[in-house]
Amino acid sequence: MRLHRNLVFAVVDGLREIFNEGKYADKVVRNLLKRDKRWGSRDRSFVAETLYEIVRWKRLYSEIAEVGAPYSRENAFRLFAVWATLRGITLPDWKQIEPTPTRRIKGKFDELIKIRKYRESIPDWLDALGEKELGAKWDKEIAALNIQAPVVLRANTLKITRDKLRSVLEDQEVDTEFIKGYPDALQLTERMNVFSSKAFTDGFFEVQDASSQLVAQFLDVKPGQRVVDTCAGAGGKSLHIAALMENKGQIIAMDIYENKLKELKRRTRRAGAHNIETRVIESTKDIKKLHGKADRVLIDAPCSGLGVLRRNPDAKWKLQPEFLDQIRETQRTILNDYSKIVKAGGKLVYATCSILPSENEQQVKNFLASEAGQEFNFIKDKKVLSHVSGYDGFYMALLEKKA
Ligand SMILES: C[S@@+](CC[C@H](N)C(=O)[O-])C[C@H]1O[C@@H](n2cnc3c(N)ncnc32)[C@H](O)[C@@H]1O
Repeated sequence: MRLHRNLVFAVVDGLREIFNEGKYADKVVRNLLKRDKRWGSRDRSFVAETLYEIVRWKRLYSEIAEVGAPYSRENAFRLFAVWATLRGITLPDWKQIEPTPTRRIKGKFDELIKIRKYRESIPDWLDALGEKELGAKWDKEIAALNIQAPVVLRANTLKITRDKLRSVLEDQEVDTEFIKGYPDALQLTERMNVFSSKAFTDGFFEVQDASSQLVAQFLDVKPGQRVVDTCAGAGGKSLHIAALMENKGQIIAMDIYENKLKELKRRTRRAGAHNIETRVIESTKDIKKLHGKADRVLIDAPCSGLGVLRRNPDAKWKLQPEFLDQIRETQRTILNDYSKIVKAGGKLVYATCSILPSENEQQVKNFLASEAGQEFNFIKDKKVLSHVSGYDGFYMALLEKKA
């Protein structure tokens, strides 16, 4: 592989923005890709993928390169040199890249990978927490969460069947395959930017991980029902629910952030979903008004996001133990307050994209033991671990309100 100076410089600049300024990796990548209009799709994927890889392996590479925060340009080039060397890529003799002893890099790598926190490139506290909560499964799970996620699409059945979508995409030179057990899912056989495809602008699909596609199904919605998606965000699940309800009935999509709901609105137009109404949660009144009114309630709760580390590797460096304590408290409050929206005989799904039992099973158990929870029966739950499914880590529990 020949390294191009302007692409490598973009990666180095991006690393410094993420590591030194705390910017989100996805935003940094989006901006970097605007830097040079002449870049083709290969150049763009080099920048995006290399940046994500170095962010993912920050701790391991920093140990090998013996560099730390704040990352000077020189240090960021050293991280890049480690990345390239470990991939067997010959380093160019640019003045920014110091002569790098390949043998030393490989030797240090072999030594460090014997220790999990370096091998998996995670902070000490996270390694301890994962082991405490998942026991022996943590080893395999964190390894799976370090593998680049495949791109999975959800066919928007309001507009097209999955079979038809596959052939439409094939005509647009996007190859996909079905995923057994996920009725609306198609997986790209090769990574590419599908957002620029005509099929996307036509609203034929959404990009949505296979595990995330299980949540709306778990809610067991029927056309004509009233469904409240209480933490709707930009609407990944709301749109799926609309498709499962065949556009019949009512979906109230709520969130505390108006900008996310605006994005949801844009997506509903593209998807041709006509039964989604958005409502910003400004006070407890907005929730009280809905008490006892919904057939189905989805709580896709804010969480640590540890199940989706594959697509957000910078979360490893942004997450803090104190945030986890706060988010568990938010989850507890949300379950208590929003469960009251379910009507007698109706159903509730509590879901997270976390793999930690303290955000999942334990929250549901505590809720069922609480006063509000006494009104519910537990029906079933599903724990999706990434090393078992090959997709994101997720949790979902289905509860039914006593009639
Ligand atoms: C896991 S994300 C939702 C993802 C979304 N359902 C989807 O499928 O694309 C959790 C959402 O909860 C929202 N949130 C955080 N605190 C909340 C609260 N107290 N009440 C309602 N929503 C909240 C966040 O803004 C975020 O959009």
